[in-house]
This record gives sequence, C-alpha cells and structure tokens, in this order.
Amino acid sequence: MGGFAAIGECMIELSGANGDQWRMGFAGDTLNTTWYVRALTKTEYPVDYVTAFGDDPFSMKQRAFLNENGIQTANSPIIAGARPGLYAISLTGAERSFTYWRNDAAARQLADDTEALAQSLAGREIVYFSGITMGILSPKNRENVLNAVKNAREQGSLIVFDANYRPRLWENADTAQQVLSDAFRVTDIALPTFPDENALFGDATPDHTADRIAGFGVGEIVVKDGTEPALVVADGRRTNVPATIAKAVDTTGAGDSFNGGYIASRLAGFDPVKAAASAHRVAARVVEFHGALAPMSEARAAFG
Ligand SMILES: Nc1ncnc2c1ncn2[C@@H]1O[C@H](COP(=O)(O)OP(=O)(O)OP(=O)(O)O)[C@@H](O)[C@H]1O
Ligand SMILES: O=C(O)C(=O)C[C@H](O)[C@H](O)CO
Repeated sequence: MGGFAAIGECMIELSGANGDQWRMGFAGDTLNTTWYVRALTKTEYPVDYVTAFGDDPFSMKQRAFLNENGIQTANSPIIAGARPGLYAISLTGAERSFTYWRNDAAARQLADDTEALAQSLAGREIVYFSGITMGILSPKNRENVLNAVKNAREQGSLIVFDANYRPRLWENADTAQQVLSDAFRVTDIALPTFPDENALFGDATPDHTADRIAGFGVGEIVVKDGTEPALVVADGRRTNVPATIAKAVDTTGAGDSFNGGYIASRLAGFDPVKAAASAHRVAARVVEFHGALAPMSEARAAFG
C-alpha cells in the first residue's frame, strides 16, 4: 500500500466569524496535517485519513470532502447513528482559541475495531498521529492505537508524532504526561510545539523539550515555537531555523501545516533543516487564511 496514513478526528469547523455568520468547513489537527501532505506530494502518492465516521448528512459530506480532495479513508469504519464533533474558532488578533462540541463524536470509536485499524496502517511509509488522537479515546482505545502504531513501526513504517496538548481532552495532567510519553517512545520523528510542552511538562526552553524527547529515543525532533525559530535536532546537530514573516489573521492549524510541509519535504529527500525552512514557509501562508485548511494551491506555492 505504501504512502502516508494519519489517525485522528476530523470535526466540523466554524471559522471566519463575521458577526453571527460563520463559515463551515472540516478540520482537526491530524486531518490538517494530512491535507498539507496531500497538497505537497505527487497525486499518485497514497494519502489516507484513518478515523471513524458517523452516517448522518454531515458525516457523508465529510467523506465526500476528503474524497474530492484526494484523501482516501482506508478501512475507517462508518458507525450507524454516530455523527462528527464540532468546534468553533474565536480570535484575539490572530491568536486562536477553540470551543468544542465533540464528546460523542464518531471518531472516539476509531480504535474499537483493531483489525480494521491494523489494515489501515499496513505497509505505510509514514504513520502520523497526535496527542489529540490519544486524548479523545478511552484508556483501552489509547492502548489499541499505541499497539497498532508499534506494530506498524516494527513492520517498517516511520512514526511521526505531535503531542498537541489540549488540556480539556484529558482527565488529568498526570494521565496526559504518561500517555504522551508512551507515544514519544514509539516515535521516529517528533514535531512538538514548545508552549504545549511547557504547559504539560514544565520545560523551560525548547532545548529542554528536545532533551526530554530525545530521552525517549527519538532521533529527529523539531520544536516549533510560533514566530520564534524552530529548533531542529537531527544528525547529531541542533539548528535554530527562523520562522517566515506573515500577515497572520488566524493561527489555527499553523503547527499542523508546518508538520505537513516538514513531512512532504523529508519525503522529497530534503534534510531536516531544509525541511523546517519549507515547513515555515507553508505555515506562514496558512496563518494568512481563516480556518485550519488554506487552499492546497496556496500551500504548494509557498512550499516552492
Ligand atoms: N504569526 C505567525 N507568523 C508566521 N508564522 C507563524 C505564525 N504563527 C505560527 N507560525 C508558523 O507556524 C508554526 C507553528 O506555530 P505554533 O508553534 O504557534 O503552532 P501550534 O500552536 O502548534 O499551532 P496549531 O496547534 O494551531 O496547529 C511556526 O513554527 C511558524 O512556522
Ligand atoms: O483542537 C483540536 O482538537 C483540533 O483538532 C482543532 C484544530 O484544527 C487544531 O487544534 C489546530 O491544531
């Protein structure tokens, strides 16, 4: 099968509020990264989003949207009577905050069927997941995802992980620390964001974040930090790669699009430092649009 597969939750997104008028789209951190990997790789490269769908009209629209945009859904189950979660973006300047309605979302059942999950990941070049993927699941399903990822890794997949800490998804900080640390232990490329790691683990600097994650045996780490440089730790070197200047209107999906750009650049054969520079260019363009998903053509133009 080959290609890229991401595991997670695609929600309905409300963005770009103009008074009480909102724009409806689809988004969710791992989907956002998938979107940019799709935009920045050749059409024939398989790109799949692995989740669980409902069967209501919004779920059907969601599946059609992915399909129309060249994103397949592998063996993702369709669950009778279930529906997608929803979130809305509030802005203070370009800085985003989210309100969620997602507790009964279909995606929470994405790891009920371990056989389907294993098949969705079989033979992939890259498997991508995040702390949000883990946060939405029951303890049993967190274990199922971790086992599926571990098995994929043993069969040769490269595992890419962004901890994307969202406190509201977790029963408590201790559990989040444990689960996210376990995820780092099965990761080849870690793409964390410094403020998230600082909030959960108390890291004082991006270097501390990199040290902690390297301690789990991760060989390639990029610590993002908004408009500050990204710290790239790879090939025995540490390099600060400056961000690209942007006229930001909405930073939703900045980190996810960075990850998509980084993965696509690494797949194209560029080294981690060059990949981080391309990733910054993509993310700087994405923050100039409302919502998590900027047009694929814009991401391509920025990627170069
Ligand atoms: N205001 C900005 N101007 C230019 N680039 C930005 C800006 N904010 C973010 N970026 C780009 O996005 C990358 C990730 O930013 P940040 O660390 O804020 O992500 P994040 O909080 O993980 O985002 P999200 O979780 O919403 O995807 C940065 O490394 C940078 O390339
Ligand atoms: O916060 C979440 O759970 C989301 O997936 C919504 C946003 O698209 C995501 O946080 C942006 O990184």
